[in-house]
Amino acid sequence: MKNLLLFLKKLVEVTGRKIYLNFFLSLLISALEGIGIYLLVPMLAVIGVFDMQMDNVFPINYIMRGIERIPFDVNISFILILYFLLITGQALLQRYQSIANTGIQQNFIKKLRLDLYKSLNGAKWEFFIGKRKSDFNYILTTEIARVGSGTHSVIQLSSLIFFTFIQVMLAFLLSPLLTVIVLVSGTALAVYMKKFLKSSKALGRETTDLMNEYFGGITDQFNGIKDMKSNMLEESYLHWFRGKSNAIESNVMKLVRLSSTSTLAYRIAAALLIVLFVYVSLNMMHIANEKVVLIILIFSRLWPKFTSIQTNLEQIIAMLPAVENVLNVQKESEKHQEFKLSIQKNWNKSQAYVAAIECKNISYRYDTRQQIMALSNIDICIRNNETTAIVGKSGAGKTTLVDMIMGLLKPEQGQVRINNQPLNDDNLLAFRSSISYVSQDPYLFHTTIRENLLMVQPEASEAEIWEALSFAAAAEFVKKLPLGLDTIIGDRGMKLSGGQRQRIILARAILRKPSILVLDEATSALDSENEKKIQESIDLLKGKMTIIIIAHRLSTIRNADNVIVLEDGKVIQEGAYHRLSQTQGALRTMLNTQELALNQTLA
Ligand SMILES: Nc1ncnc2c1ncn2[C@@H]1O[C@H](COP(=O)(O)OP(=O)(O)OP(=O)(O)O)[C@@H](O)[C@H]1O
Repeated sequence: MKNLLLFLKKLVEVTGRKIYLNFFLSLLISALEGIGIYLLVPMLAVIGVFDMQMDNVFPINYIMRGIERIPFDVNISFILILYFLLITGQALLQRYQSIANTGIQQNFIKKLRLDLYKSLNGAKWEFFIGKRKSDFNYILTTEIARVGSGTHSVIQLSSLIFFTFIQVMLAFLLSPLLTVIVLVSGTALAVYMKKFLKSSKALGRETTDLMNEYFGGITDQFNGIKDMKSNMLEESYLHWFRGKSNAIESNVMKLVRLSSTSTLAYRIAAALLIVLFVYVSLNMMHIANEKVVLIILIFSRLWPKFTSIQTNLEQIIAMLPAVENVLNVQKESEKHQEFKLSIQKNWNKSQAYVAAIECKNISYRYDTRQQIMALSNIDICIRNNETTAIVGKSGAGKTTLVDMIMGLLKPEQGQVRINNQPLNDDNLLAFRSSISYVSQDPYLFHTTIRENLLMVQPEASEAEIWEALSFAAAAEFVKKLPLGLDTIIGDRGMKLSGGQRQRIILARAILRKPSILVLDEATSALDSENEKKIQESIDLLKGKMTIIIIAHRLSTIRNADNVIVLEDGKVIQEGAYHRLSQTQGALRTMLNTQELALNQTLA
């Protein structure tokens, strides 16, 4: 109920005047339809189907008195023309309304989608850690679409309610007692049908869970398609897929069965009621034939609308879990916004100059309910235009430390300081604008090499692009591609080798002309020839920008001004490479192990 109210509030907020205009149109269309039905009576009377005894029935008495003043041959044509104009007018209004309704629905969904995307887009990295990315795809596509069709049902429902209200009023003018009987029967039926709404809600929740699992599963499968092929997992994937498809089919069938059963119940009740109604009116209450005809006309049109009200209610209730899902994700991501909007618009570029980055007694846990520390009491300083290497075993905390330095993670204890100021909302954007980061798991888009590069620096010239490619030892292989820079590199750069991908990513990082370059295992996929080339390029940058390198291959950090050795989230050694490599300690041990491994491979 709370979610329904939130949803309605948002709908009214977003659509504003348009929704009220829509309500007014619904009222007008319903009134026109009611008058159309009332006009049938004089039409039938003029034709002589029955004698009119409606002198005391408002508004027919007025309509009849007006008609009586017109000579007979004008009478029937006049009524027919009026009837035609009324129905045509109503049809035109209905056409306008159905286009306006779609406009309202689409506008609302667009706003919902945009708001959700914006808040996800602006959420902190920490918000995404541990979350399944396909859940966001699912919410932004399927769940939003479900909310869209639910919005349609809400608009329909409002029209239906207006229609019902007007028609009930018209029937009430003709026979208050019969109308009350029908309304009481209708209410009794609605109470009985409540259980259908409950089942709709449960089935709606089942749809959300099922579709979420389906979406997440197929995303994982297609991301890992190579693993599937090479490990012959086709059959087990197919088994999973078949299971989910069966469950989706059964969920849809249950929903359809439910709504068709409730429609059936309404139809049977309607037939029963009309039979009883005619019997009671004619034999027990002795109501005039023409009145009975009119009331039957009204109720036979009204009853299908009761069915539609029930169907729409079921659809709205079944879509509520989708609304809940969308609103929850939006609320959660809004709580984790990285910057306030004002800051995002007004950050000061002049703060982008970074002289020194310090970590003061930093500690961090990914899961605050657990004792395991990813970083403990880190005290380090990264000096301007120096090359700092961060080394350590897998899981030592290297990436976590770099994420902390870049302000992607916030320390649980301690402080990151930039130019002697705490890293906070005021300077974070300026600081980030000075960084280029090449991650362990870099991302390339399914487009051309040129577009992938220009994404970070749209105004870069052709010469600057080639300069960046040469720096990353990528110019040669790009030139050899038949379409050169305009080659489409496939999903995540799939048409390139791992090493080629890394070189394009490195070129992209350089093209941004950063003052801080962060390389997280950036050359791990390269052969020694290309690694040497890139190493030489990086060496040329030495002293011109601040470089932070995470590397497992220690040969790549030989020229580092400062080496930080991490173990279990703690700094166990720190100093210039030349000093640490020649004294006993963690780095020397790591070097010995790597040299031994290399010698064994060569032997
Ligand atoms: N998203 C996460 N959620 C929970 N724990 C995490 C997460 N990411 C990393 N960790 C944990 O934090 C610790 C440090 O991980 P981190 O990725 O910083 O290590 P690393 O030195 O960069 O490792 P590698 O060289 O293998 O990349 C590890 O114990 C890891 O299991």
